[in-house]
Amino acid sequence: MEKTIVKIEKLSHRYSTNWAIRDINIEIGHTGIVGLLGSNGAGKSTTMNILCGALNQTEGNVYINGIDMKLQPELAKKEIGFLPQNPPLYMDLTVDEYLWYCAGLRHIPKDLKKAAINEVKERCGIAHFSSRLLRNLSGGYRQRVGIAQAIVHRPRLVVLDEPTNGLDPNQIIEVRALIKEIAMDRAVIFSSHILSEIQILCKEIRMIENGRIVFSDTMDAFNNYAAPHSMLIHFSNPPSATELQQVEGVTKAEFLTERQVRVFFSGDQDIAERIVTISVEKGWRLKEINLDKSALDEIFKQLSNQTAKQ
Ligand SMILES: Nc1ncnc2c1ncn2[C@@H]1O[C@H](COP(=O)(O)OP(=O)(O)OP(=O)(O)O)[C@@H](O)[C@H]1O
Repeated sequence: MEKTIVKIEKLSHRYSTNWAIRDINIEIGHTGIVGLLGSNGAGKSTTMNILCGALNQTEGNVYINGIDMKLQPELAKKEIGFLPQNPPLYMDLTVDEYLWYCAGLRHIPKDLKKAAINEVKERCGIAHFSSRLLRNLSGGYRQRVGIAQAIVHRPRLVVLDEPTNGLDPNQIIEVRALIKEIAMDRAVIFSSHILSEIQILCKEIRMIENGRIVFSDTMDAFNNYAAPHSMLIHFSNPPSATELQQVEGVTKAEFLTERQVRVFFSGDQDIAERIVTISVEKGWRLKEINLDKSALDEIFKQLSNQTAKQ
């Protein structure tokens, strides 16, 4: 069996004269959720549409379980379930009618259709809405139907383009739980422009900016990279910058006002505890301490600059 379910090689796509994605390389294993993070217009949908055979690339190759999407698109597509950004839901059909239609499109044999549909309805928690028109379902339930159509033929890979967009907080939690459940026995690619969504769900992350992959690693590695490396501290009886720099892990101390100082550090974040303890011992009278947030925009910018220089 192939070690990877998805292999994308040097993928580039141009809409008329503008390159939407350039030289994208991605490999994905057989189970778990991989997050595709990118700001609006970064190239997520273009990549996903090509990956699922809905758009023909200008350059490069896509292999699904070793099958070349360009040479054997029908065979490759059998392995994929796709929920595009705008799900193809027919509002005048009931849940059952719609899933029958989708099962037909996926060439599920007639005698297996009923069982396959019942199974996905159970799995996606929509069995009690079998006879309801799609137009009368809430956004969260419509999204569940969208996910059900994506897994009805038991694909090894499910691609979900911004599936939690436009849902309310409760619906988001429910759809996330469903995605986690379906990723137990298959690979899921999940795209979002919201970092926290990807952090909650994914074990791996591919970050795309201006059409290029700028970060590709585990979620832990990303969190480490994006972790704050500075904090803002307010003392009533401040020490000198030199005294602060003597605290283990502190690399620099910059006073913003007489009593407010930005402290830069490397390594673990227990440094805040160390400063609190030392401050009590030395009578610095610490009033406030806050870790600086790493702004996602800043991380995107840094990573894009690094990639541009390579
Ligand atoms: N059909 C099209 N014709 C021309 N340009 C397009 C087309 N579709 C996308 N683009 C452009 O390609 C670039 C990548 O768009 P894409 O939709 O892939 O990004 P995205 O990361 O999915 O963004 P969003 O989250 O906003 O959908 C953008 O500059 C976009 O304007």
